Amino acid sequence: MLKSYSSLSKLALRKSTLSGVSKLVLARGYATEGEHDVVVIGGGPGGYVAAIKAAQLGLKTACIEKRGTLGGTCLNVGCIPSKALLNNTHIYHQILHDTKDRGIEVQGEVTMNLAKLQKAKDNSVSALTKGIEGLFKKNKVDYFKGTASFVDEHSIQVQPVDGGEASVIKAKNIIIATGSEPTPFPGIEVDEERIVTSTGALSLKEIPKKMNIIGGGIIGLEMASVYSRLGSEVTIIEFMTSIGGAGMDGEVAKQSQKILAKQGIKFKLGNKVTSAVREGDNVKVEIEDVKSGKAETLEGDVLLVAIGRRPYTKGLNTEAIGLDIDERGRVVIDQEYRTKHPHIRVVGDVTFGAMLAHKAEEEGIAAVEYIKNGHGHVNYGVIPGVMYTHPEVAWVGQTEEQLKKEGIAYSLGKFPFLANSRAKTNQDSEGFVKILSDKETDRILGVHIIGPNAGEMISEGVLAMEYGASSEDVARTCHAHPTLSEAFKEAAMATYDKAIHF
Ligand SMILES: Cc1cc2nc3c(=O)[nH]c(=O)nc-3n(C[C@H](O)[C@H](O)[C@H](O)COP(=O)(O)OP(=O)(O)OC[C@H]3O[C@@H](n4cnc5c(N)ncnc54)[C@H](O)[C@@H]3O)c2cc1C
Ligand SMILES: NC(=O)c1ccc[n+]([C@@H]2O[C@H](COP(=O)([O-])OP(=O)(O)OC[C@H]3O[C@@H](n4cnc5c(N)ncnc54)[C@H](O)[C@@H]3O)[C@@H](O)[C@H]2O)c1
Repeated sequence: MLKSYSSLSKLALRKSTLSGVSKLVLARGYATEGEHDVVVIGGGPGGYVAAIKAAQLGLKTACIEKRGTLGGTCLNVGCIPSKALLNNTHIYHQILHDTKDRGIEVQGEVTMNLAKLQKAKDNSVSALTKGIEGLFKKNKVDYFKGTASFVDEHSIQVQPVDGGEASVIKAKNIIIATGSEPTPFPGIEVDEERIVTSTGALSLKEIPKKMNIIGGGIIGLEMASVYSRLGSEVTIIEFMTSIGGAGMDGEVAKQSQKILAKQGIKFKLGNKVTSAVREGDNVKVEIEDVKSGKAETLEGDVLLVAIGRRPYTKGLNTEAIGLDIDERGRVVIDQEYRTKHPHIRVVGDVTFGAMLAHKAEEEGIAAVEYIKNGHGHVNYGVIPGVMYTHPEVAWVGQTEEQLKKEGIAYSLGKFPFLANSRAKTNQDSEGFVKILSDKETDRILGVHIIGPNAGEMISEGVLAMEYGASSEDVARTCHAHPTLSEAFKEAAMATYDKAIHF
């Protein structure tokens, strides 16, 4: 520890010859001019939140981001643009297919202007990314637009994005939050035009007639929803026999697949892709049934590769300081986010855990609190997951499969939205709330929802679990009528006793 601060002591000596004040400041561990208490590398949800929090705690803070805009994957090419497309295509789809029984008569042709749909998405992205720049100014975070690479354990070189001269920033503490990138599929060449990752899929210039998607995880299913609503014939090719990726409860995955299939999305589960090539405007995909070995060729005008994301550390020059990186590319850390150099911490997609924006944000705050106060808090047992299809799918805690595997006895309560007055009135009643609680103590262990606004409703489950609530605690809590959240209360009633309305 002392050794790693040697450069700081040298600086302290040099400064002390200049002014007694600097010496005093350094001796107390605060920054001198040109040196920051905290330098954050990466301006995504993990990095920008860490930077703002650090500045709020009185630490002299800088954030280095090479994209040219703040917000990382999430705001630029992830959460936000995908939700803009999901929201507006849902409205379009409703206007086309779900107005008659509501007494709404649409006169004339309803068409989609793809360029304007994209513009609306771009406007949201630019408003939000600029908003973070504003928050940096407000909180006095120094923003460096450039690529960061390690010179040594306390010095980071910044190569400005506009091509100017590189500079070196000194830091007492460093937080790496460099995120992730799409996992490539060996042998498939992405051109972001016909063979695309999620980034290309968010900015297609034409609505594909036929779109094939490798991967029935969250990206695959959200993008499938967008384009199937726009009229594309969408087929998902998934290696596993269920959709949703890791973490989704088996019953929920099955039910949401049924709902998505009813919306027109086709599924080739238990199939592996053996090759894919672009031939002009056509993309040929060869697939093979994992069990039977039966081969098939799918054709389409766009192929989306969405088989997961991998940590991103390119150009960071971690070798210069010997950071440990595991076989999956994750920077190795301890429970306080520290690397082998205790003043260098890592948060978000580039290290362990779920690749989610809110998980990265929680870690960003905790890492800074460790620096400033010596303690921080993230409860990894209650990080929610949400899939923003319609209806939404949301979950927190353990699935039935996990509980069975761990031999934990549980009670199960379920309540369908079909029996919820608000959902029925809204003519939007697919899905259910399912609560799992400990058989003996009734403490809630997991919540799994398919339904309208499930992504908002899951917060009630997260809060309940964070505070160790039982299903009876929730069931005895008054919920406003008529709201969708009454389905949550009734599911809790069904877990420890009986629901009233079903
Ligand atoms: C299509 C899509 C949709 C998604 N939707 C959701 C969602 O709805 N909800 C959700 O929770 N999550 C969603 N995610 C995941 C979410 O985007 C990530 O989990 C989140 O962005 C991770 O945050 P991060 O700060 O760890 O990394 P990132 O957001 O990836 O940010 C890292 C930043 O570091 C910068 N950087 C990297 N190296 C350097 C360097 N050497 N110097 C300077 N800067 C550098 C990068 O340019 C990048 O901007 C989605 C992802 C995708 C792809
Ligand atoms: N709403 C959200 O929170 C949201 C939205 C989008 C992305 N994300 C995050 O981004 C990350 C990446 O998303 P993703 O959908 O790419 O990954 P994912 O891990 O959710 O799903 C990838 C899917 O691809 C399948 N797969 C892997 N290799 C395959 C192969 N060779 N052939 C066929 N199928 C294969 C996997 O079985 C899995 O079902 C995830 O961590 C996710 O949490 C979150």
